[in-house]
Amino acid sequence: MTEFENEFTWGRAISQNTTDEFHEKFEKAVDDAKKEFGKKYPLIINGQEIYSDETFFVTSPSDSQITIGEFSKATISDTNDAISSAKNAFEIWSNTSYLKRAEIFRECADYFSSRKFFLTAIMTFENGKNRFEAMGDVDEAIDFMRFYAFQLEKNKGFYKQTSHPNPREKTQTIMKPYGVWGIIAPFNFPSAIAIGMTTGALITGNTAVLKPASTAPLSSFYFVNFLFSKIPNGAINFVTGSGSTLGKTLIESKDVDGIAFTGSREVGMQGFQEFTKTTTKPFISEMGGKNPAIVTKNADLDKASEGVMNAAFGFGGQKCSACSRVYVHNDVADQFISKIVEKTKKLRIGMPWQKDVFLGPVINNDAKIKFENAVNLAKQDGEILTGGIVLNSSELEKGYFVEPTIVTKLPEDHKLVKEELFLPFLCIQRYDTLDDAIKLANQTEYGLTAGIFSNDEKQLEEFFSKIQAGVVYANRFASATTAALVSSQPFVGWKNSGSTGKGAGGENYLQQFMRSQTQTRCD
Ligand SMILES: NC(=O)c1ccc[n+]([C@@H]2O[C@H](COP(=O)([O-])OP(=O)(O)OC[C@H]3O[C@@H](n4cnc5c(N)ncnc54)[C@H](O)[C@@H]3O)[C@@H](O)[C@H]2O)c1
Ligand SMILES: N[C@@H](CCC=O)C(=O)O
Repeated sequence: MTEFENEFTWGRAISQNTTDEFHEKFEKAVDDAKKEFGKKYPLIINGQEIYSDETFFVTSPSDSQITIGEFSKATISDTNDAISSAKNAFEIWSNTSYLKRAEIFRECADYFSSRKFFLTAIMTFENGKNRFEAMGDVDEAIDFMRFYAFQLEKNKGFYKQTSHPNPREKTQTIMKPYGVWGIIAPFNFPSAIAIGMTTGALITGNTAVLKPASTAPLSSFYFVNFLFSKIPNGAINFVTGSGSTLGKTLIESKDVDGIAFTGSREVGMQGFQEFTKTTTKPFISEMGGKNPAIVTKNADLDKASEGVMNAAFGFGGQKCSACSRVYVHNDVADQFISKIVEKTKKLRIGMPWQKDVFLGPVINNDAKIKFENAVNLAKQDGEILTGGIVLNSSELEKGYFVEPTIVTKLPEDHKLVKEELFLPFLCIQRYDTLDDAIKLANQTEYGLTAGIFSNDEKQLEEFFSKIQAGVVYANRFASATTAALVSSQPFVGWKNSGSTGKGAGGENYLQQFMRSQTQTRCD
């Protein structure tokens, strides 16, 4: 059995002193990526590439004149064909040995690994991640494929002999796939999350229809394009187009046996309710966050300001794990504020494929408008400490660039403190006792990630014992609340952040795509 190891490309480049090589490979990959732009991409249904007459263009959020690709617009009928194909392929694929399935996904992971700089370069243009964040996304997809292959083998295909006190009863349990899964993916991790969910469904013997986000479908196209000829026709299908049409068709289909959804709370909850209205079929729903960090008076304020800034503004706050609220002890609040504001003002904003750029654009015009509205509300009800501007200099005017923004003095029940914005927008609130801070941190419908900065072990214990979130960190200056690693830090949301309590990239993830059968043979 092949042991699991994280890809961890940038981390290894640092530890092996090969960062120059990393950058050289990336620069070359940008040239290769540019050659791909503007091509036309098909749907993939029943092992066939289908080019629709109706198409839509995906442009870069950094520059609307860069066309990433022209994608086929699937109809409801195409989506139903994809579901039927997946249904027909189920018998043959579910009877393929688990060892073979694991081998195919390892092969796919190796292929991704060999092309990771190209895939990273594509993503910097496609959804606006900087090169480090984009490499992290591609690495995570590779990790998911290898980790799930490892889990499948370690658990012997989820088969287990059990014992019975009556020697005449020979017993065993086996986990079996459900059938057809609809996979509905978000724009912000177009490689990791789309591929992670789809791998979860397929490697366990289910078949799938993948619908990526319309703003970032290319990363997952490369995955399906590699995979579809290696598995039975129809086992994986790829449909692009409107979420409310195709996603809805998947959710409403009687032939879909499970849904893996990652996206907003609004769409996730609606889908969950619709899908489980009259049946007990599984709906795995990973949703949003309003993630807090707590800075105590015992914190190292340099580390705290660095960690909160990275968590709030990495990929423009467009991570479900982004830190959007920070509770700072009154005694150190002024110092903390001055440090984080100073650091934030120095962040380099620009084209995300450029070497020193920290912050690229937000994903689209809707996000830019949402930013403007949030800024207006913040001006009205609080105080903006830095940021608040849409950037439209001549270099940036063709994209959706906004300043990382820090706001304070908002009432605790203000919508900017309560609602997920998914923008580079951080609210700083003050507190007097740690107990109060933890209560405030927990006063949210979400429970995804959280962080604390303190050099007092007792305070850390109190935080870990009381905080209501699935992924929690202490003193993490690389990022207070984001950047979980597959296997080490299974990614799981509590409350309205997730429906299952099981973490992606953890030991309990794959079992959700199967149901257990207990078998007894009597002498
Ligand atoms: N918990 C997690 O692990 C996690 C990870 C990444 C992102 N997210 C969340 O995802 C959101 C951002 O992603 P997004 O903007 O792409 O989310 P979104 O909810 O707008 O879209 C997610 C997917 O649902 C599709 N969709 C839209 N309307 C639909 C409908 N009516 N029926 C079915 N499908 C529909 C979209 O096309 C897309 O593919 C944030 O809320 C973020 O917190 C959560
Ligand atoms: N798993 C990612 C977040 C995914 C959501 O957007 C992290 O840990 O930062």
